[in-house]
Amino acid sequence: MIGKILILDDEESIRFTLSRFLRAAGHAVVTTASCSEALSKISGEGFDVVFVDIFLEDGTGIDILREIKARGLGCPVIMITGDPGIETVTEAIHLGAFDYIPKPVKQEALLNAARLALSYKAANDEKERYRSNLEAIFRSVREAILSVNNESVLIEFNEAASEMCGFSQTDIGNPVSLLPRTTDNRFETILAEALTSGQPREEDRVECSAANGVRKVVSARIYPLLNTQGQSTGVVMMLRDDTHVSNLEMKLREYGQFHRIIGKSEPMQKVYALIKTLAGVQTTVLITGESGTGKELVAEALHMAGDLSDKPLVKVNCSALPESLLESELFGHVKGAFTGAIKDSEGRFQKANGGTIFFDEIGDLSPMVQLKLLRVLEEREFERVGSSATVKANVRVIAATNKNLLEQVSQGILREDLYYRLKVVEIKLPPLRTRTGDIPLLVDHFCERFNAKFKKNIKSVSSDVFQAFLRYSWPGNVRELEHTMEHAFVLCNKSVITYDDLPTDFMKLAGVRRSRPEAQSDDAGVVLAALNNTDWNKAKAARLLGIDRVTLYRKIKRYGLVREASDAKLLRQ
Ligand SMILES: Nc1ncnc2c1ncn2[C@@H]1O[C@H](COP(=O)(O)OP(=O)(O)OP(=O)(O)O)[C@@H](O)[C@H]1O
Repeated sequence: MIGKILILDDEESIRFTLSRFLRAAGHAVVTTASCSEALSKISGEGFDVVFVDIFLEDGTGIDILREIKARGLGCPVIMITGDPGIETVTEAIHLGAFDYIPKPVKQEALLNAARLALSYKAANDEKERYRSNLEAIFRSVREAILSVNNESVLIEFNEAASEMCGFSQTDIGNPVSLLPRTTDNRFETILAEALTSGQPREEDRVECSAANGVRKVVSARIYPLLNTQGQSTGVVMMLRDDTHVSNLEMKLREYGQFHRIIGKSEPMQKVYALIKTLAGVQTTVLITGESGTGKELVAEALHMAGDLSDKPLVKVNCSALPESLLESELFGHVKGAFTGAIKDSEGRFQKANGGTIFFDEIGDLSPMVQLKLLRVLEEREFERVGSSATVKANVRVIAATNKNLLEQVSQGILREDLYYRLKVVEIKLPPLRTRTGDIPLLVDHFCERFNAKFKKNIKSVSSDVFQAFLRYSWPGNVRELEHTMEHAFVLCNKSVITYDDLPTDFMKLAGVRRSRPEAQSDDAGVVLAALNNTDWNKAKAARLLGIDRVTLYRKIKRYGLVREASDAKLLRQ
């Protein structure tokens, strides 16, 4: 191994001899007689090894050694001494000299010392490179990284960890459990569990507080640290800041959105709870409710909230397909099964395999298809049209209707056995008129949607339009509100929707005239909306209406307002 070597000695003959020996071995050598020159060369050039005489005319080799260490230079320093007085040598070694060689310097001893110093330097450089690479990675990742030993003592952490958890350098060497910055003791619990089990842990949510006291929600992953014998020496923990995700989730809860369904009223909360319960089970679900109440959205949410969300959701509108086609559309057919069947065809049941099939308007199925569907529900199998081979159906069935199925059973339109099969669990969607508290949210939602669609910047609806919305009975439910808003968006060229923008039909049905002055804020609909919006908290509702609580109680009594119970029920047969 060859290197770049500096020789500092005030005796010219020594400089000459040493450089000759070293150059002969292939090293690049620079010589100097002065301490100050040596220091400027060391700073400017960078040497692999420095040989330095202890006693010099303008200083001592010990001063040079001190300076090299103070500057954090990694080059080994070898002392040359004519008088190997034990104190000086010992001092030099204590200060970090790599070695010393006595005068007269022998060629072999010199080359040996140079070789050892160079290989030490190479190993040290490699280690330093590795450390600085790791440090760069440590610093550059956005995830907070911290490592602790088997006693839960904090060993190291990166900048992101200090921002996220408020750690400072003085925390190093202290047990994590004693650090005041972690405000959720789950942090310590999962750390302790990982240390005991020696197993990695994925994605635990932990709360901690940052240096500025702001609480953060972080997702933690933990991996064991193993030594070369495979024994655990601690763990490394990676933390990702999920505060925004958590805030978003809270916001969604607060604003009452579940998947694509908007609404925070009590009946809708019960619907969400039911969807969550049913999402993980494979049972057939019947969704009932007036037209436009969001049955299709509920079917989507049931699919998306469950384990099958990455599998297909196939929708079938039973009333949109001609009866002659429905059977083959659902179950598929084989080539030649009927005129026009020129090749084998997969039905929607097969397309939905492993996922969900959603039948909208289930009451419109023909008797033949009803029978086949009943078999799928009971035996989980069917035959394609024109084939006798049985196909397995691994599909969850969700059905919806806005008709009274029991009435259809009594009229002989729907098979009774199919009705009971479908109705294992029913989700009843409440009509919009029973949850007027959701109207403000829906109005905001449609404003956002139609602003994007029509590239407008409409803020909301005027207060008299809003009050008309609250009073109206919405026979077409959310769909009708959606269409009314869309119509208004098309016409409106102001920042707020007024009566002039609403469809004439709505105006007639709602019983309002275009030049109508602002409605009084104390009418039954407004009071009811204020109550629903505040979860029937009378103090809050009174504040919202700008009236005192006694007046509010009087109005509740006068209008006969009562809090609606949910229509959503879980009916198990
Ligand atoms: N709670 C809701 N939040 C947001 N949009 C809704 C909601 N309910 C219904 N909608 C919207 O209203 C329209 C009708 O919804 P959907 O088709 O789900 O109703 P439906 O009950 O299945 O109606 P139908 O019985 O007529 O088939 C859709 O555009 C849907 O996006």
